[in-house]
Amino acid sequence: MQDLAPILCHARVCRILDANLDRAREGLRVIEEWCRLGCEDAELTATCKELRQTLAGYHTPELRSARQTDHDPGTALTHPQERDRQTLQDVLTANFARVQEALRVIEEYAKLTHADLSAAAKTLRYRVYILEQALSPQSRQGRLRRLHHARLYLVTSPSDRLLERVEAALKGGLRLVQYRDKTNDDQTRLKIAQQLQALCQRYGALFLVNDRVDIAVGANADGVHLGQTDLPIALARQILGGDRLVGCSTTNPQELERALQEGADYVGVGPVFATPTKPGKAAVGFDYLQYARHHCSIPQFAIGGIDASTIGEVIAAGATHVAVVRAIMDAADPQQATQDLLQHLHEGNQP
Ligand SMILES: Cc1ncc(COP(=O)(O)OP(=O)(O)O)c(N)n1
Ligand SMILES: Cc1ncsc1CCOP(=O)(O)O
Ligand SMILES: [Mg+2]
Repeated sequence: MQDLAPILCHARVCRILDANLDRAREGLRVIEEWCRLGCEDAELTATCKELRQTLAGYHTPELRSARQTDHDPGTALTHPQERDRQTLQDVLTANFARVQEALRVIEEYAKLTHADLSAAAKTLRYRVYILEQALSPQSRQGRLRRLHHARLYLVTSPSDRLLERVEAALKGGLRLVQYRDKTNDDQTRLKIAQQLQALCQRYGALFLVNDRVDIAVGANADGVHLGQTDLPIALARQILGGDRLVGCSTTNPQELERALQEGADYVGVGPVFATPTKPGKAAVGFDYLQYARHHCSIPQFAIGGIDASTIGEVIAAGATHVAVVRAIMDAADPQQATQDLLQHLHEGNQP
């Protein structure tokens, strides 16, 4: 058992720790690039960076000097799965697995020689699980993140070319769609909702259903948008499951307060301007828009009469997120209209 002589063991454990610190940091770097340049999410990017830097702090000269790449029989071994990355999700999944495995190895071996590193690896491993959840598009956190980033919200109106128009908007960069249909029968609604869900999924866009929790469930939607006389938010959440989104329309501070207390994930704020899409509904104007801006931290979508000619003043009044019906559904070129609205929102929300 000469191999297990304490002095040799120490050097070999250091070598294992060195290799796995590298592995974990490399995997985190791959994930960080996606957070930064793919998702443009400053918070997740900062988390990856901090995790990497924490690991770097433990990667001491003692561990680095244990490296013996020349004698590592593993460098020549590659697994076919390492080359087989079909989707972006494959890349992320593989790298999360890599980081988590490496941290587990560190946790186990460092118990023998570097107890503080072992404890840190355990904590970091849990933080990496949380990061993975946040990045998973179907998790609650993932959906909330996508909602926050989707500054433009298309609320559909009936159209013979509904799917075509929505697809054009998705091509223009839209990432949030609500199916609003007050006229069709339920079987037709369900069929359309399922088609829209599949379409949105292809473009990585969130898909919500207006008013109807049952149709949202049947179409596997990302959530539902509720008005003041629809089902309570908590019941909708219970029916849909906790990972789905629930939005709520508000027209005044009292409705906003109740929506926040009941746990809405976002609010609609409007109609900002009177609109033929919702005849007879009085405009709330900019005062309530500004009130909402200062009294709530969940996304607020200004809605009602917003198009390329009015979006500037709505943004100037403080709106960061905007919902439209006619500006896209009735546009001669829905893709271009979407691009123009997004451009306004992008320019208006520069830090
Ligand atoms: C994003 C968004 N905001 C507000 C509404 C309006 O909802 P509601 O008051 O329930 O009216 P209807 O749309 O159901 O006529 C919305 N749909 N979306
Ligand atoms: C559904 C809804 N809720 C408040 S205003 C509105 C309609 C907005 O439609 P448009 O964008 O065509 O003015
Ligand atoms: Mg409604």
